[in-house]
Amino acid sequence: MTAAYHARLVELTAARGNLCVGVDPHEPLVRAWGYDYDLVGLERVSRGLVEAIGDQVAVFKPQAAFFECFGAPGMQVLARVLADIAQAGALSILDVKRGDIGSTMAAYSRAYLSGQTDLTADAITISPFLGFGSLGPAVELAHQTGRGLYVLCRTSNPEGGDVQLAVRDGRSVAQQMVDAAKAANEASGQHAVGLVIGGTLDKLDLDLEGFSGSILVPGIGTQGGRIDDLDSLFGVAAANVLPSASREVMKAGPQRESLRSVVERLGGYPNSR
Ligand SMILES: O=C(O)c1cc(=O)[nH]c(=O)n1[C@@H]1O[C@H](COP(=O)(O)O)[C@@H](O)[C@H]1O
Repeated sequence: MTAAYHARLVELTAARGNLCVGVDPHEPLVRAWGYDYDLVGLERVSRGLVEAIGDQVAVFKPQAAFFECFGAPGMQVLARVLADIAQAGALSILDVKRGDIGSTMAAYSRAYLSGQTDLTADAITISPFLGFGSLGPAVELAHQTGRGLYVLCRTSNPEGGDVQLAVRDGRSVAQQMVDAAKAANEASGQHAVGLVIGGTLDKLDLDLEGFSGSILVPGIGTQGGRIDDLDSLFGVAAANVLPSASREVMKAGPQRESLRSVVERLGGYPNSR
C-alpha cells in the first residue's frame, strides 16, 4: 500500500511548495477562458488548468458543486479531472463538504474514500455540524484506505462565526472540532484528520497547540486572505498550513505561462519548465 495521505502530503509539499489550487470552474471563469458555459467549457477549463500547472502544485481541490450543477455528465468530467490530478503526481482534495447521520455518512465515504469509485479522491472536506461523532464512518474508512479528511472548523465566510463561535462548557464549537480532530489523530497515529480554517480571519480564535494534522486554509486572494499573513495568523501551527486559492489562480488563464507565474507567486513550485 502507498503511504497514508498525510505522509504523501508532507513529501509533496516539500518538493512543490504548499499551495493548494482550487478547481472552481464557475460561469464567469469559463467564459473568461473563451468557452461557452456548457459541458465542453467545463471540461476544457478544469482539465486545462491541471494540464498547465499539474507538475507545479502539490494539491488540487476540485469543488464538486461546479461539476454537480451539470448533472451526471458533469460528475463524469469530475472523475476525469481527479484522474488527471493523480496522473500529474499531485494530490486531490475533493471539496464536497459532506456530513450526515452515520449510515448515510458510510455511503458518502464509500463514494469518495473507498477507492472503489471513479470519484475517489486522496482527501475530502466534511461538515461536522451533525456532531463530530457522526463522521465516524468517514474517519474509519480514511484510516483504512490511507486517505485524508478536512473537517470544517472556522470557515472563511463572514457568517461562519454565528455557529462556529457558539460556546458550550467554555469551548467554542470550532474549538470542540479542533479537540475532536486532535483526539482522532492521536488515537490512530496517522494524522489523517485535518481542519478547514479560513485565511480571511483577522485573528485566530482557536487553540491549535498540539494539533498535528493538515490545516486547509481557503479564502486566499479573491476573498481577501493573504499568504503573507498566515505565519502571524497561525503561529506555531503555520507549518501545517495548506493555503488554498481558486479564482485567484484560475483568473490568470487560459494562458499557460500566466497560470504558472501566479502559482509561483503564491508559493507553488518555481516556473522552471
Ligand atoms: O472547504 C473549503 O474549501 C472552503 C471553506 C471555507 O471556509 N471557505 C471556502 O471558500 N471554501 C471553498 O474554497 C473555495 C474558495 O474559492 P476562491 O475564493 O475562489 O479561492 C470555494 O470552493 C469554497 O467552497
